[in-house]
Amino acid sequence: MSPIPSAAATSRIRPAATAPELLRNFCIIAHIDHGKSTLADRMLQLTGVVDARAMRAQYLDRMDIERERGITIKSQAVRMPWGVGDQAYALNMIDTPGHVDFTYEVSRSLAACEGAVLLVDAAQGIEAQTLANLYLALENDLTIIPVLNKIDLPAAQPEKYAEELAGLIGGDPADCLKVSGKTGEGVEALLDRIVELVPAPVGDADKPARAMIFDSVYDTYRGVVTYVRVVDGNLNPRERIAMMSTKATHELLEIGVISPEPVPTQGLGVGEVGYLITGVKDVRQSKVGDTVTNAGKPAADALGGYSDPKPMVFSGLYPIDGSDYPALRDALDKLKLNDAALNYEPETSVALGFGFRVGFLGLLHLEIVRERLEREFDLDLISTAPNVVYDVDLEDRTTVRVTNPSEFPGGKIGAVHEPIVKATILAPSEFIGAIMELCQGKRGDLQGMDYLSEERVEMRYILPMAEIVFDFFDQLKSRTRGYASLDYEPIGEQVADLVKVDILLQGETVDAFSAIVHKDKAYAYGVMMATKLKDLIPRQQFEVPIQAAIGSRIIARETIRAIRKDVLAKCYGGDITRKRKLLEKQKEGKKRMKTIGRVDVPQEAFIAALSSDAAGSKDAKDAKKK
Ligand SMILES: Nc1nc2c(ncn2[C@@H]2O[C@H](COP(=O)(O)OP(=O)(O)OP(=O)(O)O)[C@@H](O)[C@H]2O)c(=O)[nH]1
Repeated sequence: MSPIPSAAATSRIRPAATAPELLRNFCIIAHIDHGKSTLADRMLQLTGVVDARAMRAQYLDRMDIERERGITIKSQAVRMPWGVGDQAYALNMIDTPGHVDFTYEVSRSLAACEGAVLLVDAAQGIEAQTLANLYLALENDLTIIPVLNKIDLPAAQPEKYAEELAGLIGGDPADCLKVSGKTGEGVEALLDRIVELVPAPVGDADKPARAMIFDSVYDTYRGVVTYVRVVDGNLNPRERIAMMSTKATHELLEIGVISPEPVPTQGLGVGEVGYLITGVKDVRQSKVGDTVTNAGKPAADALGGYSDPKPMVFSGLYPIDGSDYPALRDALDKLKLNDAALNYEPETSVALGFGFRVGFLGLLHLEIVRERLEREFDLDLISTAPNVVYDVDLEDRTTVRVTNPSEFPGGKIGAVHEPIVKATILAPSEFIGAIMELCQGKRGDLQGMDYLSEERVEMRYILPMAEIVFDFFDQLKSRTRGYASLDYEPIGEQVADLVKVDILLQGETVDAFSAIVHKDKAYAYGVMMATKLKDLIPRQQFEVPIQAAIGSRIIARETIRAIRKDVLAKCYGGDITRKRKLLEKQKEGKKRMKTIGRVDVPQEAFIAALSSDAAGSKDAKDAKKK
């Protein structure tokens, strides 16, 4: 173990290089929590880009949420000087997010590099996202540098996992570098290895400029900051540039490199990675994956196509206080400036009032957006249970797309298509049985199983996405004592026997509770919701039936008994006819309320019924008290 040799490192620093042969563009890919951000921190320190005083943990994770949760959401690119022998090089490091929801960010970042450091925790070994990211890197023809991290941990088994890694990517286990992002051990050798192995970028400096946008972020003061990798030609300040997908032109107000804060430069040439500022105010005008060219001398072809990130999971977001609706709309508009993957449309719900149906990349994305709305914009929100997108064939041969279960068409319908994913689960082999049981219960179809080593197994399943988005990951973790890891990618759709279950309160459908579920699970869902609501809704002056129904067929029922108000309490003695009159009136009143179907449901009951976690049951108790 050696301390971080800051003095030694400083002596190796040379001025930034710009010639392509002196550039190395690389990224670090790893399973979540295997230590990418920590390793990036050490590299920043070792190359002298950030000095020890200014250093803070996870330097590149700039969002508060990123720091608190210890995860990377947005990609970051930093230029670092590094000398090998007498030669000065410039290394562009692109830190990428590790979570499945943000895979599209990873693949864009990979396209901007020639090499990838494949980082594996030496105490954990290969995990599901190690594989997923490795395959993405191989698809992009990147040179892979295998590295075992966290060798300072007492539980580290670098030799064992070096074998595993070599088995996976080929080569000699001895070529696997061993580092500790925490102590800095081995990081210097890794930087040397990057210079040695990662190919220099190639491109034609004389051609019209082509630069790929791999990230776009919104900055309150500067507008949109666009991160690019120049492939051909060069981009210079004050010239007009064009976005090739939209043909929109903008003036290049500023161009530069990040090291580690933005440093304006006189331009960016072949192979260089940096940022552009054009004064646009919306990230949608500077789309990730688009190609930037000179407006005056445009390139003929754009770089490899890109696809917009597609929302996979939808949920309704409603302000708890109805008067916050305009504030929620403004907040979503602002977030959208910085998150091109966010989609929303206004919707109204009988139960929850005015709100939005929002599309997300996955559950973590949903959680993060919700948390940012609550925290950065001070809003209190309710979100409805997340659901996936269904395509429903109608009798007239048209197909409707359903993003909100309450809009599921009634009457006679043809096939219902649901999205499916290819899931890869890595776990110690003792958990095979538990994982199979879980996946079968979730309508999974086992595709294959491989042993990575004697005690680690990789299982591949096709699963309906709807079964994954709910509590699959939590259940997987609890059944495998936290040892299993999961990665999944959407691979299309399948026809399934799905039905819409409605929940009726006194004969009226409560839209927020409708769900699309598999036929075999409809009854269980109906009973679960009816029982939950019975506990949550306070007794009324009249009897309230709670029913679960598929179309007009009732599949479950609970009843909230009426409280019989003692209308005679104030009648001391007196004549019986008066009493009778009062009782008659009460009966009529009850009848009227029944026909109007007015049930007093405290909003807290809706919130509690919609949340499936422990906090939900606490809300439930609070709601009942009120
Ligand atoms: N002991 C030890 N702990 C480390 C080392 N590197 C990282 N860690 C710890 O591992 C945890 C995860 O590290 P991060 O750097 O946040 O991991 P990451 O891969 O960037 O995570 P994401 O950004 O969420 O993908 C943190 O608690 C680090 O302190 C190391 O070399 N040794």
